[in-house]
Formats: sequence, C-alpha cells, structure tokens
Amino acid sequence: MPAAVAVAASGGRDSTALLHATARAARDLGLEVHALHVHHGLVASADIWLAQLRAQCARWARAGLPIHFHATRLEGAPARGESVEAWARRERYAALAGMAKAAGCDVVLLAQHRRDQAETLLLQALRGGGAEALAAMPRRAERDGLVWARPWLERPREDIEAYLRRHRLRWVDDESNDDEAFARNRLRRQVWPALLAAFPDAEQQLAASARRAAEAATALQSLAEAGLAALADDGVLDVAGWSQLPRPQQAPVLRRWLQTVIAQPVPESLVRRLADELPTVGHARWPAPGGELRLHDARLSYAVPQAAATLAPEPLALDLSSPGVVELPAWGGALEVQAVGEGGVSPSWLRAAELRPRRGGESFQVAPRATPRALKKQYQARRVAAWDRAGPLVFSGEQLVFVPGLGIDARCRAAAGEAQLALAWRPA
Ligand SMILES: Nc1ncnc2c1ncn2[C@@H]1O[C@H](COP(=O)(O)OP(=O)(O)OP(=O)(O)O)[C@@H](O)[C@H]1O
Repeated sequence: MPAAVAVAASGGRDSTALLHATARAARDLGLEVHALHVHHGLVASADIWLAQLRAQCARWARAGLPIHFHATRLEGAPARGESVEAWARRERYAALAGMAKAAGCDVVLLAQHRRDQAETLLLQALRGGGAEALAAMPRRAERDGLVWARPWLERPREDIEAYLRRHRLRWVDDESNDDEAFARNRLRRQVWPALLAAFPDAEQQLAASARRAAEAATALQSLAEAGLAALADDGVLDVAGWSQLPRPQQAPVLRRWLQTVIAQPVPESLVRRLADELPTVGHARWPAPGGELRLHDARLSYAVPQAAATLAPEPLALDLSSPGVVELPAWGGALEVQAVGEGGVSPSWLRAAELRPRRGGESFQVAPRATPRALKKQYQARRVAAWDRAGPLVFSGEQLVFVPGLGIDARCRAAAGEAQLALAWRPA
C-alpha cells in the first residue's frame, strides 16, 4: 500500500469532494494526501482559486486531516496552431506528474464521475469517434510512470452533491463552465436536462456503453496488433501484404500502423483516404500530421521534415572537386560527389566551394535556355517537399552551383566530353 496518495484538485466541486473524502479515508488508514493544484494563468480568477484551495487545505490540516498542498503556475503559451485547451491539458498533466513525483506519490486521483463519463461518450459520438474514442475515460491508466485513477467514475453525480452537502463543503465555481462556445458546456446546459427528462437512466446507460466500447476497443487493438506483426518492420508497412487482409481488417490495421509511426492523433479522414487509395496507386505521397507518407515499391513509410533552417550551421569553405562522400553532421547528412559523363559540373567550380544555408533571394536556373528564377519559386514549381530542401546550398564565389532537391544550376553545367562531377545530398 502506498504511504502517500495525490489528488488533482482544481478547487471545483468534484475535486473538492474527492480531496476531502480521500483525506478522511487516509487519516483512518495512516496515509498522507498531497493536493496538487495547477494554476493555468489563463483567467484572472485563477489566483483566487489557488488562494482558496490553499486556505481550505490549511484549515483541513489544522482540523487533523493528513493533507499537504502543492501548486504549480504554468509558464509559456500554446504553440502556433495549438488550441488553448489542448495546451492547458497537456501542461496540466505534466505539472501534476512533476508535483506527484516530487511528493513521492505513485498514484494521482482525478475526480471525474459517471456524468462526466456519459458526457464524454456523447461528445465523442458527436465527433464521429470509433470504439477507442467511445470508450471515453479509463478508470485507471499508467502514464509518465504514474497511475492515474478515477475512483468515482462509476459514481452518479448526485452522490457527490450529497457528499458536499453532508460535509458542508465549499468550492469555487468555474465561470468558464457557462461559456457555450465549449461543446461540453452546450451539452450540459442545453441537451442534458432534456435528455434526462426523456431518458431518466441516460447517465447510467451511456456510462455502460462506454465500458463496452472500452472492451471492444481493446479487442480490436489486439487484432490489429496481431495483423500488423507480420506486415510492419522498422516503421515500414508492407502494402502488398496489407492488401491481402480481409477487407474489414484493413482500416483497423492501417489505423494502428499510422498511430505507431505518427506520434500525434491520426485523422480518420487520412485512414479512409489511404484505405481507398493504397490499393490503386504505385508511387504516391500523402500529407500527414507532422510529416508525409510515402509509398514506394509497395512499401509505405512516414517521413518528418528536417530541422528548420533556423538551426542551419555557419557557412563552410571546402574543396569538393574530387569524388567521395563528405559527411556533414552539422547539416544532418552528407554530400556525395560522383564522376559522371553528363549533366555534371566542372571540377573547377568546386575547388573553392562554400556551403551556405538558404537565406532567401537566391536564384537558380534549371535548364540552359531557361531564365534564372527565385529558388523559392523553383522549389514550388517542382513541388520539392520541405524536407527535401534541407541540406546546404553549394556556392562558388557568388554563383550558386548546387541545390538539394533541384540539382546543378544550368549556368555551371560542364560541356559534353569534359570531366564533370554530380552532387547529391544524402540526409542522415
Ligand atoms: N487546475 C487544476 N489543477 C489540478 N487538477 C485539476 C485542475 N483542473 C482539473 N483538474 C483535475 O482534473 C479533473 C477533471 O477536470 P475537469 O475540469 O474536466 O473537471 P470538473 O468536472 O470541472 O471537476 P472539478 O469540479 O473538480 O473542477 C478534475 O476533477 C481534477 O481532478
């Protein structure tokens, strides 16, 4: 049995009740309770929440409950394109995990109850979620080396209200619960009263559905894993083998593979599109979260763009006039120099070469009679993906000689019959 248990406490109604109930049980069992609060810094009232909860815990401690209070103020802000809710949730869990570990707790209790579970199932269904999403919240999950448990997940909301009344507990009302811009608040305010009036046991039945969906999701996942075992190797999916699977297994196996290679949520539209298109195309690319999927020789892989140009190293002078491979770890790859019969550059251009990062404003000429155009335009015209643009530009004096993804500038090409070299950028 653990010596201490943590409770994630917002100061709101449910977690106030859970904190109090846990502290009372802990007193009887000889355990310590750590109340963990996260100040998101998003609304002015967050200061009041923190102060009230701290004072509440101090009062309970004085009254003999084995309770300790900890709080973390979140720093920073959502990344570009990230929603405030997603950022707050991720940072809240990270802060809770940090505080729990520092307090020596292995278990963190969360206060969601059966009504929350029923709402989550409905919200997932309204977003078109599959079994995994309809499973809603697990009663117990292991993450970041901690157990996250929801001891009241099967408790009706009324039980918690009765507990609060019985112990005359006070809590802070979250004013954002009134904001109908949030789907959960619209569900709570507009839909739930009507639903309960028409279906009095809705909460219980929806929570039961979530439990069954969780079982179905676990079974489906093991099936998909078993199907994948023979088809995926080192992040590459054998598309020929996948096409031989019975039709109903194809999407689940594909979804599972995508989840393993893309470390972020996989849009269902991508799963559907791939399931339809994979059997019909030979070579193709599809945009995917954080990168790109590439199909080549019936093998599907996922590629992530190279580090951004802001990390590009300093210019570097070197002699590239003889064949060989020049390893350039600072650039994340190597330049390969090869003797060729045509289409190359005369070695004299490469004797005093300089590798430079792209700065903007460079121009590149693709063919002898073409007009030089801005590098950016050439990339766009030839649909060079962002990660194929990584690697150094090779200059000779002020003349751009070679560009990863585009090749040798036509102005530097050697005449037929002359000694010449081709360059290629090989990302690590
Ligand atoms: N700022 C916070 N600091 C610590 N724990 C939090 C915080 N916000 C939420 N939690 C924890 O996550 C659980 C779910 O959060 P959510 O905001 O969905 O709950 P809620 O139904 O509003 O609960 P409560 O009435 O306790 O605020 C809470 O019950 C609580 O255990």
